[in-house]
Amino acid sequence: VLLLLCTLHDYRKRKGLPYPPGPTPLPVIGNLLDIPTVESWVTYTEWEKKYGEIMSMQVLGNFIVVLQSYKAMKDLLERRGQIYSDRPVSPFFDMMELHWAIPIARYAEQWRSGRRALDRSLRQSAAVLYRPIQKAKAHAFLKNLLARPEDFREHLEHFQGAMLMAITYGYDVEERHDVHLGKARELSDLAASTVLPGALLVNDLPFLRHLPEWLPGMDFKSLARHGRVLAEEVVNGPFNFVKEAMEKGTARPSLARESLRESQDGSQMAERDIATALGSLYAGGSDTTVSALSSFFLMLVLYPSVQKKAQAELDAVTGGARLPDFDDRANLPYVDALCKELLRWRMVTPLGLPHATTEDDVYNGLFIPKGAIVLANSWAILHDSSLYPEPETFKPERFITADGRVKDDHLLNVAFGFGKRLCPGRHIVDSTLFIVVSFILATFSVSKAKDDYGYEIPVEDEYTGMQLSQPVPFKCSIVPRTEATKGLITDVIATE
Ligand code: HEM
Repeated sequence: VLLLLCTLHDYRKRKGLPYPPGPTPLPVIGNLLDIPTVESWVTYTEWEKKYGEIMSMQVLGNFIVVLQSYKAMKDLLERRGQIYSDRPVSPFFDMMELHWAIPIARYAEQWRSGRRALDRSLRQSAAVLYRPIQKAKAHAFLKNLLARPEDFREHLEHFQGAMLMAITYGYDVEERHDVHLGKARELSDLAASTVLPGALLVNDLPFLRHLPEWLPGMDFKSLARHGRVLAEEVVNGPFNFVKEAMEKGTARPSLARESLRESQDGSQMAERDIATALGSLYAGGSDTTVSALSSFFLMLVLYPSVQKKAQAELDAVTGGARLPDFDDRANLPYVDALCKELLRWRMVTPLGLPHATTEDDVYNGLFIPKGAIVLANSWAILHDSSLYPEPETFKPERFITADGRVKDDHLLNVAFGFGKRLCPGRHIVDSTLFIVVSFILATFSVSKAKDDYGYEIPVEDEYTGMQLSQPVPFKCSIVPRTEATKGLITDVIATE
């Protein structure tokens, strides 16, 4: 009887309209067993043939919608952005009081004001101001790579963290064990490891948070307390460093300094909102960029001909006598196209970040309930063989026109999400990829590593991750191209 009443109530709520099609749910657990756990975006793309451009699933009380066509993504996430820009609720993040963190914040006033601040600080014209910092940090990265090439992934993480800290707070991190960077890393790891489905029972059974801590299985409560303290340190530590430096008159140009000055000049932004918006940048910008740059190393190993072609283009511009610069970009169409192909080939976030609806909606006669989790399968767009022939092959040429210019492909923006939640860091990403990629190509040669007997160690084109996809760790050989390019790394460069 209860089941019948629920079904009737549900039918009335959606006025008899069907939900988007999808695999048949089982009682109680719904589609839990249908959800793919590896490269789900590939399975969803296959399901498109069966269910069409919009499909749905139900898992433990969550209603999940997967958008498979560019049109549906634009129609819903952009044109109806007013009701498709929320984020799913995470009980554990609630316990950590992370409501201020922009990537996971609900669609409410605090997100709006923080987001306005980030859009202003990270707009294309402002991103240009931080190029000297990007160059200096990329150069320090080359030096680390020269000293310990086998730890390239660790150097990438350090580079990205150091660059974000310098741009955001004008703060130079220590080479090892930096206190602020260490805490930002710890918070990011804690959030990433607890957000995954099944990682914490409290996310699926939220009532658990109200049970006493002495019961078995309640460890998440002390973890949430630790996370809360850590988050405050991540927000306030480097921000207070800037405030003190401003009082002493020693603050370097940074997003924090400029935002604080604007707020002192009468902008409506409260100091706490500035601090929390900026405190969100490491979480949004570190692992994402590191994943894209790790894919670059993988690509260099798998496609030696691309590496050679890009190096030849660079040498023709710099004469091999200096490091490339941002101003060279217009004369480096192949390198430029290579950076675009990097974002397409092995996507960092193939399903973006989940959006959520704040109202019931109807699209093409299908009912989408309030609170639905909405995923945009961007991978399906950028790996559509009718748009990108041989989509699994790395081909920068696909972004070059017949007369040798770089194509402006608006579809590539799907790599950065949609609508009001579109990634605010995309301009910084654009310049970071260009400078790091061209610095590495100019100075190093990357190939398969050899074992003790001189045999090449095979490298698999394999990726891990549910939301953020990154290459499975692999070994490669990274050596300076020549004595002269080694000199370019050890020389001091002018960054201003
Ligand atoms: C290759 C690098 C990157 C990729 C592929 C990427 C991609 C994305 C995607 C797909 C989203 C979700 C958009 C949506 O919900 O529709 C996002 C959000 C976000 N990204 Fe990025 N991102 C990258 C780097 C960065 C960097 C460097 C920063 C900071 C400087 C950054 C800051 C953020 C923030 C704060 C959000 C949350 C926006 C919001 O919820 O309003 N990202 N990014």
